[in-house]
Amino acid sequence: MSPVSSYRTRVKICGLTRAEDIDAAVAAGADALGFVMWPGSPRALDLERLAALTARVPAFVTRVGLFVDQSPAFIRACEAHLDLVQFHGDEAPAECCEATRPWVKALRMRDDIDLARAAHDYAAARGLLLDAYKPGVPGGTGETFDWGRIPASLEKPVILAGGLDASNVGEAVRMVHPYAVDVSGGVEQAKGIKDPDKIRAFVRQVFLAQE
Ligand SMILES: O=C(O)c1ccccc1NCC(=O)[C@H](O)[C@H](O)COP(=O)(O)O
Repeated sequence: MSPVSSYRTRVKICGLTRAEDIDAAVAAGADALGFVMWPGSPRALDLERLAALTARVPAFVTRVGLFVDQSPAFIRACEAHLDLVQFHGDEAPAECCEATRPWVKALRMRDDIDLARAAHDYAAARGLLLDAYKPGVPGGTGETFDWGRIPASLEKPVILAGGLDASNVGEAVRMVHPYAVDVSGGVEQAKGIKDPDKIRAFVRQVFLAQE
């Protein structure tokens, strides 16, 4: 059973690259903001940009840095501007434990994934982010996966990701009752450029699904 038994589903908006998009996400009620630090992404930031963007995030909104199999030294440099680290590659549990911030582990939903085993292996994770599996693409795929594959009881808070948008997130929340939902492409006009109306609509659907 999840260690968190009764809660409001949180919202993380991922892949922010612009100050105005941060402001729109905060105004809409986002609980967490994701900053992609992997240079292979069209949403990637460098350290200087991360520092500038995170400086405008108000208290009680979680700043999440996203990494894909990157060096501990680079992650360490970024951590000064972060509240939480999201490991989105093939990092082993021991590598994740090198973080000096709390961390979550993203798991791509391959056919053969054993989520109970992963929850055990990544025992120190503060949550497991479940994302669609697309060969060669570590994340931000814009694709959903079969939510029925998520066990009702998992020993970690579930952060549901992959192809969510305002049209399907309500159903996802009612079906999975995740600890949090995570969206990137579903609230964008173009890669890395968020749409304030889509952000508002997304957050609203999450709230409505829990009334
Ligand atoms: O967003 C990216 O470009 C990205 C690149 C490499 C690894 C992860 C990436 N994003 C991770 C996220 O947290 C996304 O929000 C998540 O994969 C869902 O994306 P989407 O399907 O577009 O909502």
